[in-house]
Amino acid sequence: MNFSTLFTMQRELDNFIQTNQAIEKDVFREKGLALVVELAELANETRCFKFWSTKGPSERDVILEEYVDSIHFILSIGIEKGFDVLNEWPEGKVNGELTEIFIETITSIQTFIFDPTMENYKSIWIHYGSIASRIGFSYSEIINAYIEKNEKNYTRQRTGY
Ligand SMILES: O=c1ccn([C@H]2C[C@H](O)[C@@H](COP(=O)(O)OP(=O)(O)OP(=O)(O)O)O2)c(=O)[nH]1
Repeated sequence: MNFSTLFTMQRELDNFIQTNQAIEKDVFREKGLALVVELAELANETRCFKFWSTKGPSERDVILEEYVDSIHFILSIGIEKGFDVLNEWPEGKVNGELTEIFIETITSIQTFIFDPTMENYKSIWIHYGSIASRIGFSYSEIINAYIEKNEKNYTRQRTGY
C-alpha cells in the first residue's frame, strides 16, 4: 500500500467519527493533544526511560498498537491543515537514544500545533520514522497494524465504547 492511501483511509475514518459523534467544531487542538498523549503512552510501553526498573518493554504488538494510534492522529492533524498531499513518508535522521528522540518528538508536535506549516508537519513524520527504526518496526509492519487498528476504530464507534 502506498503512503497516500493512509490519508484516504484516515479521512474516511475521521468523517465517520465526526458524523457519528455529531462534531461540528474545529477539533485540531484536541487531536494535537491526543497525539501528545499517544506519544506518552508509546514511551510508557517501551519503558525506555525507566532507569529505576528492571522490567523490560511490553510485548511488541502492544508497542506497535500504541505506535499506530499515533499514526492515526498524525494523519488526522495533517488532514485538518490540508497537508494530506504527501506521497512518501518524509525521511530524515534524528540522533540520540530513544528517550532523547521521544523528547524531541514532543517538541515537534507542539511546534506544529502552534505553527502548522508543511515543514513542521514533515518534522513529526521524521521523528516518528526515527522512533520506528530505533524500535525496529518496518514500514509494512506499521501499515498492517494501522489497517487493523483503523478497522477496530470503526467497530468501537459502532458499538459505542
Ligand atoms: O478523529 C479521530 C479520533 C480518534 N481516532 C482514532 C485514533 C486512535 O487509533 C483511536 C483513539 O485511541 P485509543 O484507541 O487509545 O482510544 P481511547 O479512547 O484513548 O481508548 P481507551 O479508552 O481504551 O484508552 O481513535 C481517529 O482516527 N480519528
